[in-house]
Amino acid sequence: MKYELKSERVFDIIAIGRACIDLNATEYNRPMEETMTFTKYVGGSPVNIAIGSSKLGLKTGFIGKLADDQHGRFIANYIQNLGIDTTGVVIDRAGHKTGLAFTEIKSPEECSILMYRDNVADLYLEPSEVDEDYIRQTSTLLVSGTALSQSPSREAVLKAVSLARKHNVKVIFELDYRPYTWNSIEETAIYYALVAEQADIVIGTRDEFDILEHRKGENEQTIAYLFQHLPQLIVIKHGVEGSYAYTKIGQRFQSKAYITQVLKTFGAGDSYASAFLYALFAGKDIETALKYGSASASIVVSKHSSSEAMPTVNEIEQLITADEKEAQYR
Ligand SMILES: Nc1ncnc2c1ncn2[C@@H]1O[C@H](COP(=O)(O)OP(=O)(O)O)[C@@H](O)[C@H]1O
Ligand SMILES: O=C(O)C[C@@H](O)[C@H](O)C(=O)COP(=O)(O)O
Repeated sequence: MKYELKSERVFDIIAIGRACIDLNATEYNRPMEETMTFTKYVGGSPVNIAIGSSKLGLKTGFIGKLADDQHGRFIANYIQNLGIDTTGVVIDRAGHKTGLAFTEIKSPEECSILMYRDNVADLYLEPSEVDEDYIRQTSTLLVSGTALSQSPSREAVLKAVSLARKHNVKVIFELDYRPYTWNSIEETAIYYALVAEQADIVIGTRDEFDILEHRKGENEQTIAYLFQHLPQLIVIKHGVEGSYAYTKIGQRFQSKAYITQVLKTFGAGDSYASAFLYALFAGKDIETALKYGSASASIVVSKHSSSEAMPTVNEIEQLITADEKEAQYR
C-alpha cells in the first residue's frame, strides 16, 4: 500500500520550528559532571529533519527565528551550505538567544539532554513572519510539537497549518515532546490534539501519543481517535522494539529496529522522520518507508551527532540490503 507524497512544487518539505545548537559530550560513557569538552552541531528536531531530508535529496526549506548571534549565524550558514532554503528564516532583533542542548552520554542506554531554553529566539517567531506565498510553494509542511509550547511561536505555527490546509499542502505533525518547554501536560494535550486532528500524517513515539491523548493508551485507541479526524497515516514508534504505521483504511504495517552498535539514543526520531518521508516521496510503499526510517535511525544512533550524522540514500539502502541478505542465512 502506498501513501504517495508528490514532488510537484518548489519544495517537498518546509519544516517549521526550532534550529538550535547541540553540544554533545566529546568524552562519552560518563556523567556530564565529568565531561570537559563538547562538540558543537546544529540541532533541534525540525531543523534536524530538514537536514536529513535535504541530505536524502528532497527540496527542503525552513521557517524559524534565529538569534542574532554567533550561534544563529553558524546555524544559518550550515543549513544554507546544505542547500536548505532559508527564505523563511527570520533574525531575532530583540536579543533572544539560541537554544542549547547539552547531551550526556553515560552509556548507550543512558542518554539524557540538558536543555537551555529560556527566552530562546525560536519561540518568538511571530504569525506575521509566516508568509502565505512561501507555504503555498511546498508539498508538505512539517510541524514540530515543541513550537506550539509558547506564544507567539504557537500562533505562528497555527497560522502555518491553516495556510497549509488552504493551499492543499499536506501537514506532517512530528510530536517532538520536550517537557521543559511546556507549562503543563494539560496544555500540551490541548495544542497537540488541535494540530494532530488537522494533520495528514502524525508521527510520534508511544509516550508522545500518551501525552497527546492525556492518558496511557494503546495504539488501537490512538488510531480509533485520530482517524475520526483528518489524519490518513499515523506512525507510532516504540524505540528499539520497532515501529508501526496505520492507514485510515484499516491497514497496519510494522518494522523492526535495525540492531547496531549504539553510541547514544538521541537523533533516532529525527533521522527516522526524514528517511520515512523521503521514501514516501520516492514512491516506496509504507512498509518500505518504515524500513528506511528505521535503517536511518539505526545509522544515526551509532554516530556522535544527530544532524551531521544524517545518512545518504545509499547508506540506508546498503543497510537494508545487508540485513535482508543476512536474514536468508539466519
Ligand atoms: N537502540 C536502537 N538501536 C537501533 N535503532 C533504534 C534504537 N532506538 C531507536 N531506534 C530506531 O529509531 C526509531 C525511533 O526511536 P524512538 O526512540 O522511538 O524515537 P525518538 O528518538 O523520537 O524518541 C525506532 O523506531 C527504531 O527504528
Ligand atoms: O531536538 C533538540 O532540540 C535536540 C536535538 O537536536 C537532539 O539531537 C535530539 O535530542 C534529537 O532527538 P530525537 O528526538 O531522538 O531525534
